[in-house]
Amino acid sequence: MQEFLIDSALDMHLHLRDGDMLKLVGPLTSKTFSAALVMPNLVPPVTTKEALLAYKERILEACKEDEFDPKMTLFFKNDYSYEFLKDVKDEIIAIKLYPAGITTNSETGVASMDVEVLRPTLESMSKLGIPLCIHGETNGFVMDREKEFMPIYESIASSFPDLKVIMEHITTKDAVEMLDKYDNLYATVTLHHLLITLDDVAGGMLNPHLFCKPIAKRPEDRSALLKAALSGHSKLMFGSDSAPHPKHKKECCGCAAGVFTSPIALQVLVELFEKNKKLENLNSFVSLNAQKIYNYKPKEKKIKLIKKEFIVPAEYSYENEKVVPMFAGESLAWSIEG
Ligand SMILES: NC(=O)N[C@@H](CC(=O)O)C(=O)O
Ligand SMILES: [Zn+2]
Ligand SMILES: [Zn+2]
Repeated sequence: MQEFLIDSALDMHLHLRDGDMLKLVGPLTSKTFSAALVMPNLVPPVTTKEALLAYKERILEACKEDEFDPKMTLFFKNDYSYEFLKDVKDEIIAIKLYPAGITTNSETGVASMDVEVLRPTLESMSKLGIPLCIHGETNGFVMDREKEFMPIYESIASSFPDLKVIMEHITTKDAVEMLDKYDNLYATVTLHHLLITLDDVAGGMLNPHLFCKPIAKRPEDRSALLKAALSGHSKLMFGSDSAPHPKHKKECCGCAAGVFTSPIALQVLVELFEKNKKLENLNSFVSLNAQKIYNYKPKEKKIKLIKKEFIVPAEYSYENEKVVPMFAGESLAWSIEG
């Protein structure tokens, strides 16, 4: 295979940030992706209609060279009223729930994951048909945080059978197995979690550019994720979780969590699916599954990938912002035409 067409690629978990960082990374997604689900963990987080619409405008301005549809999300709060959610419903694709303090910019997330505490907002979302995306980690031992969160996914999915619940950036075999237990449970998986284990992060020289939440897990977890993605599992969507942090906040003591993958994601996915002889399932993974789950029809945008070397830039920059992508300085087998 020398070329491959991706039809309306969707990134269902993306951090676009704001200011100069948005101007830097926005076009690196909008060039190739048709649409993306934009995470609300700005500082302060996106919790009002005004903030949401203003942020969307800034994204469209940063990406104005391309046809691109930013699908917006709100940061989950326990005190959103039904009226507020009804009013904002048509402007959002989902609401994102963060347990307080569990990841980057989640300090104002929920203090308790008790279903009874979350019930009022979840009931409104369920009635209004607003999907719920969750960063599912406890504050337990770092390798066990996602596994320990499984009973919480179960209690939300079973208490609200009409609510679509998306387990974001899953990293474990346990989460893959959970997908088939509840009709209303779905997941995103990142590119990096299909490729790396904890060994790549900390098994040799520490690699801060691969440090993210949830941390990459064991080989058997990666195998389970890869198997599900390659099979085109209909409840699993691609969500890059491309999470840019300034270079000086990654290459330092107290490194920020997040892997920046937007500019290399499609090239590496094609290579991965080709290598495993599963190219026929790639369009399901990067577009069709999400279209069905979110009931969303993107504008058509065909991207041609060709088997031609692409040397990944050592860094991308705009004004004073610098960000280092995954595979910086390395050679990839596939590139994007044009
Ligand atoms: N994944 C990460 O390690 N970081 C994300 C937040 C998140 O998705 O949890 C970020 O915003 O930097
Ligand atoms: Zn997260
Ligand atoms: Zn994220």
